[in-house]
Amino acid sequence: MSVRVVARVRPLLKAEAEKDQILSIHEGSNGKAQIVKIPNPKIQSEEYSFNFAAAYNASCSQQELFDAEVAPTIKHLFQGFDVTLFAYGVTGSGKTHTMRGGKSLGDRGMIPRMLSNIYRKSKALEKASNGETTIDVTMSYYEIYTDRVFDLLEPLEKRTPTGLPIREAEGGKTVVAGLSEVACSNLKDFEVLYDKANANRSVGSTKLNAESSRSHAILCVKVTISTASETRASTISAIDLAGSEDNRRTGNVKERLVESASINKSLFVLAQCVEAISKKQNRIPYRESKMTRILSLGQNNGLTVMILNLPPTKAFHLDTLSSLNFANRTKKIEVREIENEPIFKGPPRPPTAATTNGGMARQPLRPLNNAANVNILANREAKADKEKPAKLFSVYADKSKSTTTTRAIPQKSSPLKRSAADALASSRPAKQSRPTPSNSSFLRKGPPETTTITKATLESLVEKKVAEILAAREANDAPPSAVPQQTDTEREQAISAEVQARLDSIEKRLEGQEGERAEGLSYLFMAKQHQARGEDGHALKMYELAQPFFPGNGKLERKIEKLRAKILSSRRREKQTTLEDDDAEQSRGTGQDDSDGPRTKGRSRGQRMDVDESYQADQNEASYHDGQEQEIGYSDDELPRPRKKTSRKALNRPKSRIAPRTDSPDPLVDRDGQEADQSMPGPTPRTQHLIDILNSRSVSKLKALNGLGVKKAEAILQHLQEDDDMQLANWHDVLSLDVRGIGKRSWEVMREGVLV
Ligand SMILES: Nc1ncnc2c1ncn2[C@@H]1O[C@H](COP(=O)(O)OP(=O)(O)OP(=O)(O)O)[C@@H](O)[C@H]1O
Repeated sequence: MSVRVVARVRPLLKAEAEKDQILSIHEGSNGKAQIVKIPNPKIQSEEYSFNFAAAYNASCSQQELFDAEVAPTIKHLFQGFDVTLFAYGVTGSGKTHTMRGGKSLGDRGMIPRMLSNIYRKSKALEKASNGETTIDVTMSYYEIYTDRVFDLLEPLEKRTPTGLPIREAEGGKTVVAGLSEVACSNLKDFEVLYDKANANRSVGSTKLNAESSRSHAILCVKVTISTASETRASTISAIDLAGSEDNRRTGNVKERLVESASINKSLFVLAQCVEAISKKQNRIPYRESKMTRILSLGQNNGLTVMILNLPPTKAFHLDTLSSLNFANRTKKIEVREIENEPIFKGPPRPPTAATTNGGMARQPLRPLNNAANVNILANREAKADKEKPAKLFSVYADKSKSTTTTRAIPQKSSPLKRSAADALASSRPAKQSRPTPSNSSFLRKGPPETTTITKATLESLVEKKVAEILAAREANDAPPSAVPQQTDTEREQAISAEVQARLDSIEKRLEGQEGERAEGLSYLFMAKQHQARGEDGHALKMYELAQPFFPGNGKLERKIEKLRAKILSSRRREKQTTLEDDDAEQSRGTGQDDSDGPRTKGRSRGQRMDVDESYQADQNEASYHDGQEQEIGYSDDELPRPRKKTSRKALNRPKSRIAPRTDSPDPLVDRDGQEADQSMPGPTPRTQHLIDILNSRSVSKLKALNGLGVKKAEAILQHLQEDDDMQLANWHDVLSLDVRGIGKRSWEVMREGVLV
């Protein structure tokens, strides 16, 4: 089934006026509120309509929303399905209000209501079973802040600069390694824990939201139902995404801008994933952001509900249109409704795909066209052509053809499963049973008569196994069902170790490719951000850094050329203006009228920045804002500052002398009070020395830097070691290093202390 997308319009805030409202909710053909209408920003008389599973207007209470959208999913959670519930929308649209809500009873959001419902259901079930069934509830809660994962249940001091790693686990699920999981047996305990954890969440104030979430917060509640014969666990994940931000309006600077870049990047990747899935593209860029890896939209099994939060006023017109477009694509994503397999107590069951592959669980790289029917299709194909098994995936190098056959075996009846009557009564389509794996492992398929394993055999075994694992992942199926003869255990173990080593290396290689592309994309993203702020020099640098990751990309080459030409002509104009200023200066010296001198300079720079052609040229590229980029021109505080009006005193100084700066600790570097720019000559000796130390990655040299304690030195080192090949070239590169707790001032202090 597809992702259920529902829209919720928030009420007007105090500072918002009724006359500025632009959204309206309308009934669909079934008589239910489903349609959101919004005027065309260019032609007000025209309206766009977006149809969703449901649409809620500003008067919708938390209780109404919960009853309609969340309560039904909890029923499925208890039937063994995983559930993902997430709030999406621009900053200030009401995501946190929807998910967490306020403190009063009526204001409580979906999360506390969800827990309250889970505990109530658990108690009722336990009671009805006369103690035969026990239900445990555990939770984990973490945030993704600047693309790093932090445990919200741990105190802030325990955080490491790089955060927790994420891994792919059994069943293709993405998990956070080392995350704490806390048992929580009643609502009261939960509320204490949840409030405490929320105090750890990164929140900050922007012009658009006084309490803006600076991270994506993910709460996972695991419900484990145990009877005498089996145990089944399923998880509901409630995700409060950070909102996309238009930094022309947030007033963000410094740290907020870094956060914002990371938020926007992850949402941009999410939009790219959704676009790729909806266009049925081969490659879905999940891995390019931690948030998309964790959310795994379209890859996760179970039920997914997205609440699209919408601010009602025209101040958010383009953002809202962009969110509506995004949601419109999201609703087309198919997710597999597969219930989690119970763990049977008693005699051991045959191993599953996940247990036979040494824990290696790679996510499938291509979404299914119609995931719900995948097993049926696979069976049909397998029947029609026994030689040609169903291939349900596509990876970089699937040379060998898998001999996997898929077989859907009816599940054992279980007291934990819903009855057929339940399934019929459900508003959702009947579940798809997870096929039970056969009792064979592929290792046993090797020719029994061969005792020595050649390299070629090993290669082919590895390839076959990779193909099988991926097929199993994709179709949620098990390895081959043919039962080969027993082979020698020692030989199996030997192969197993070697095979596993090869698998690991293949996995690493694939990860490497993804990682590189991600790095390239992040340069592109930063380039766009610089360009949007009119910082063409930095933008060019970032595009150039991105270029090696996209060899032969004509569009990128043209963009770089265009930007170079623009900067060149800009410099020429500047030079021209300087000459004119010099003339004016000379005139002043000779008593001529000087009134236009410095002002002309300031104006000409301002005009240049307002019209950023290359930024306009970007509009056709996939963007999380869809069309928001149509608007150009940025608030003055985001534009590079126009040159300070030069004082008469300074003008009279001999030209060769560099005026001492009052606003920078290092007069050698930031010669005109601005951040080092591309137009500047190479780094100064001090900057170069600092760069050399950083490039050396020597911990002792780093520790010796001015103002740097052991912890910070290690944080820098860790950051640098993430990309061992990266060599910093200039001051801008140093400032671009995203090391927690180290801002521009810290770098300047380090530079000041360098002895040359
Ligand atoms: N349904 C609602 N009823 C009443 N107030 C609401 C509602 N939705 C949002 N608000 C109010 O709107 C403001 C912004 O909401 P909220 O902080 O939830 O936005 P957000 O989308 O989470 O923003 P960000 O992405 O910046 O964290 C808050 O003051 C919140 O109380």
